[in-house]
Amino acid sequence: MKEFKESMYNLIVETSTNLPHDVRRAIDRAKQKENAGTRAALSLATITQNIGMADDHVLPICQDTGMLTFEAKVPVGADQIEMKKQIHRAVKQATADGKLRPNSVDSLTGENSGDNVGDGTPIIHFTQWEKDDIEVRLIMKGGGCENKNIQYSLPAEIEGLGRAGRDLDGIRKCILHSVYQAQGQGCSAGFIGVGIGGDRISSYALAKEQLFRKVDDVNPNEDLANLEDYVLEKANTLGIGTMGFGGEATLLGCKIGAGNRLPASFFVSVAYNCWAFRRLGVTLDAEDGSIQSWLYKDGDKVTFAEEEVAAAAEETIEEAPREVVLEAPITEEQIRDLKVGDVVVINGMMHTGRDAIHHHLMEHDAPIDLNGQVIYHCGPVMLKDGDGNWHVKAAGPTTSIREEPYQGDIMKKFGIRAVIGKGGMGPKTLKALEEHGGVYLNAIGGAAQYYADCIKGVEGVDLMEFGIPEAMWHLRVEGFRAIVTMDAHGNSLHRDVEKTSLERLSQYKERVY
Ligand SMILES: O=C(O)C[C@H](O)C(=O)O
Ligand code: SF4
Repeated sequence: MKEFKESMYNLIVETSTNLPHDVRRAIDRAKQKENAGTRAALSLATITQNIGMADDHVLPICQDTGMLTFEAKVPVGADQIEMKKQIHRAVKQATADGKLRPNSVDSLTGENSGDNVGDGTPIIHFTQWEKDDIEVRLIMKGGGCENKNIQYSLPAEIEGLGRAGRDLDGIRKCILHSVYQAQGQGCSAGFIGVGIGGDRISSYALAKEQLFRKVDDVNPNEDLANLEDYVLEKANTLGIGTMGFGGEATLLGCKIGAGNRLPASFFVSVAYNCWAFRRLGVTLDAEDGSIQSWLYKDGDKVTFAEEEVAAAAEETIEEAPREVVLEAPITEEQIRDLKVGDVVVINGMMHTGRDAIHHHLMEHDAPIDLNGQVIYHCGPVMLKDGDGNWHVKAAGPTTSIREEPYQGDIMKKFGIRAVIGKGGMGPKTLKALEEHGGVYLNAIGGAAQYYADCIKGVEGVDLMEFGIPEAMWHLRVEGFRAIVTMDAHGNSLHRDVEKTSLERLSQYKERVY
């Protein structure tokens, strides 16, 4: 097994940086459907450009390299203890090389293990099979989409859809609702795996297992195959669209599995995966652990060209959004001039701040003067060179709604004028933006290479005790583009899309099965 560690390292790097062929084709199909020049088309162009950049530079597609979950099938007699050790070594090396973000955090102390190995991470499952070779599949599912997983216990009353009973029609309602409730927060357009039955745990496990199916396979169960087609078609009429901006592409794949249940329980569990659907697999020689073949690499590979965004922007003939260039410190007047739909191009400084920083700033002073400044909800992948200088390896936005309890207060307390994130924020922040003169800017979730490219320098870091993703990084940027989705006049694109998508969801109230 002398090659096993190297094979696992290659599997990790490839999964983090090179999106599978079936996923690429699904994204490409969605792109064909969006009307040129719309916000949705431009966002998808950013996503596809990012996919190309990650592939070319062998760097993470998204900065959140997720919960690493290895599913290994091994012949009888394979040394699972040794394989686990080698997987841990490969994970540590990939982290040190900037292919993975340190993502393993002690739940009680908040301490980041720094190398992705810790209590319960990575997840490794072994199953024995009768074949002679080894198969290892890996999925890297990010935290933002994981937070949008949902479990229903039937019968239930479903928002917008009414009573859902213990039958196929009740299941249909749960699945449609799961897509609605994710909105853009899990970086739509997404993929869902659904598990019907089991207990609470095995139902979720079955849902996650469905994500290992190929996007273009056909369910052998006819009822479930029909339901998959139905959900895929109807979910794409909800108008949630890329990043929840509205548009045609909301769901890219739906895979449903069923297992037996207890008479008293009826669970429907949904595992939501963002467009950055990173899962690959390899078959290995059981003697030396070398790679024999790759899974999910068959069929056409759509390679997205690097100049996607510029080309898509040129197609914007009508209703081109207004572009406003801003550089901190930003005045209240500049902010009050902005409206939902404007594109802001930021030059100069911005400062990262996510969960730990927001919590911290409620009770403490800021490490720097934040008056007129821009906060970026981002936990980047960073690497230090031999001279002690930090470099950004991936830096897309994180889900902003988690900061909802703090954001408004913190903007007022420190005079912050703009926050950048993804997925939008709620009524408390919207009110604060209006009172204080602030703006919420939406960047494209998962586009970690696209934004890393705009970062021209790392001018320092504070609060490193929170770990790399949670520290406050001071970044100098050039041409960082984001869309105003919540302004200082009480407007919120997120609120509007949520309302219209709920109305559209309600069309599917009547029994179908
Ligand atoms: O942790 C992150 O960087 C992002 C996260 O996956 C999210 O979608 O919010
Ligand atoms: S930021 Fe978006 S693309 Fe990245 S892991 Fe989170 S949900 Fe997925």
